[in-house]
Amino acid sequence: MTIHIGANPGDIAETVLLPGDPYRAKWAAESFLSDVRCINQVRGMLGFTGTWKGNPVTIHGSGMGMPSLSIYVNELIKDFGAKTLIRIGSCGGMQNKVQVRDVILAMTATSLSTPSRGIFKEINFAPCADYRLLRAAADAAAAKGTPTHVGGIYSSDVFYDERPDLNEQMVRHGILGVEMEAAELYNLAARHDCRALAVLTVSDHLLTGEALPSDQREKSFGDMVEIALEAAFA
Ligand SMILES: O=P(O)(O)O[C@H]1O[C@H](CO)[C@@H](O)[C@H]1O
Ligand SMILES: O=c1cc[nH]c(=O)[nH]1
Repeated sequence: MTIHIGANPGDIAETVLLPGDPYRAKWAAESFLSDVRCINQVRGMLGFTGTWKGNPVTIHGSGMGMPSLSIYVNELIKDFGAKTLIRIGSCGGMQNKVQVRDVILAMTATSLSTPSRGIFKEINFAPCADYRLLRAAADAAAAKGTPTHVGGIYSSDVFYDERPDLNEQMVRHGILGVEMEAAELYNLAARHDCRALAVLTVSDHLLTGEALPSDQREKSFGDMVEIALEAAFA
């Protein structure tokens, strides 16, 4: 057990899917895994372990924002031996070609800052996805016929952004969407020799103002869960 994860040794699989929303973790585990058991409830941050096609998988909430994700990913890697970590998140679309409900595979994650800024100091580290996971996820998405975009995303520290000029620069440089966790997930995976990927579903659109309701963000993004599972075990 750790301070934030009340699981026993062996309760957590080497492959962990990480939605920000703990209730998306519950829905995804109950919808896509077999033999599911709840392995964490500390602070309401739910985690579940089960199997997918015979392979052990944990689906654990990360909370919103990079400081929260950093706590869970540090403990999952250092205390529970997680090796493959795939974020299954929602994001805001930033390009006209990206539609609500499309999937984005985050090849890189730009940020203004991350919790790793203190150790990188003057280094502008380039957080990127694991290539094998990324390629397998793109193949899985193509096989399913899910409209999917592969490219750079923006990991922001704020949901309610008061700097429209930042978004303008992201759009201008081809960034596909905005979310709040992937850059630090990629930093931590690089530091600890793990594999990471962010598979995102577009829940909002910054250019059109479209926005899906919270129940759909919790319970309807099944394609990204299946793409993440296919990629993890390809
Ligand atoms: O839906 P999740 O996975 O939480 O991801 C996105 O949604 C939250 C904001 O509503 C942030 O965590 C952002 O990254
Ligand atoms: O961070 C996020 C997540 C979903 N939608 C957004 O616009 N931003």
